Amino acid sequence: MGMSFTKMHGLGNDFVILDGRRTPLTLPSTLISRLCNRQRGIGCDQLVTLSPPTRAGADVLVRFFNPDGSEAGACGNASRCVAALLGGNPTLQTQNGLLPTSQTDGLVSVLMGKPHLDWQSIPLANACDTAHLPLYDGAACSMGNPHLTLFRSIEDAATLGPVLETDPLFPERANIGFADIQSPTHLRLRVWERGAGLTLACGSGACAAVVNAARRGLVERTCLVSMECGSLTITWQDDDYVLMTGPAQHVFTGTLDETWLAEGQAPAL
Ligand SMILES: N[C@H](CCC[C@H](N)C(=O)O)C(=O)O
Repeated sequence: MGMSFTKMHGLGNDFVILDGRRTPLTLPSTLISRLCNRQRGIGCDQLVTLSPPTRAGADVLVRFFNPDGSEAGACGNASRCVAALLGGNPTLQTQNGLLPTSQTDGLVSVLMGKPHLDWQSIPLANACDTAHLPLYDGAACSMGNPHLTLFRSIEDAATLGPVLETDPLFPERANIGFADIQSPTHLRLRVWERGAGLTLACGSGACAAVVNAARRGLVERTCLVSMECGSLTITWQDDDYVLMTGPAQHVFTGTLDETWLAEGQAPAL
């Protein structure tokens, strides 16, 4: 019996979820890339693994991996999908801390933790004002993963995103968000994601965009973030926690073929 998986998406940002809570998963980065591959694997923007929690108060330990095999400390759309998959109001254990979740009338809310605004925690390669970086006057913060938000046309994401993702200012690379302010309570966003490229939506990117725009006085602390397939409501609360609310969709469950799984093993010597 092959390994089973669940396919879900949040606003078109799609995920393969492997449940390792009963049987531990061993995931070499080559297998991660193969699972994410849209022609030769299942296909997704991020691979998500579930494991038994190791911290009191958590219901599940969740890890996020990009198609290039790199691990992300946060993934907002996937966090909503995991909450919807588990049902109830699970608390997720992630690299950005314990994330409480709740669900009401088809929408999922995740308390995404506090943003990290100081240069060392993003991280940046050197000290600078993270509200006004010397990169197209963007603003940077971390939601458990590094985000640069540029306030310019979302059409620039495909061309400028890949250049900035690997800028030396970001020792761990960065997700590059392009935010077009529509009003004090609404912005449009397109994200070139670290290790994944252009995606239809980015939850942690939406959180970072609202935090970065609000700290510059461009939007209020509750803001609608519109992306290709729909919107998220983001609130940067007065207690500094960021609340994200939006949809999560289960698509299908499946089983990986044993021979496909074996294909990726290191060649026998
Ligand atoms: N799609 C995810 C973000 C993935 C971030 C990943 N690309 C990284 O390396 O940080 C989201 O909804 O927040």
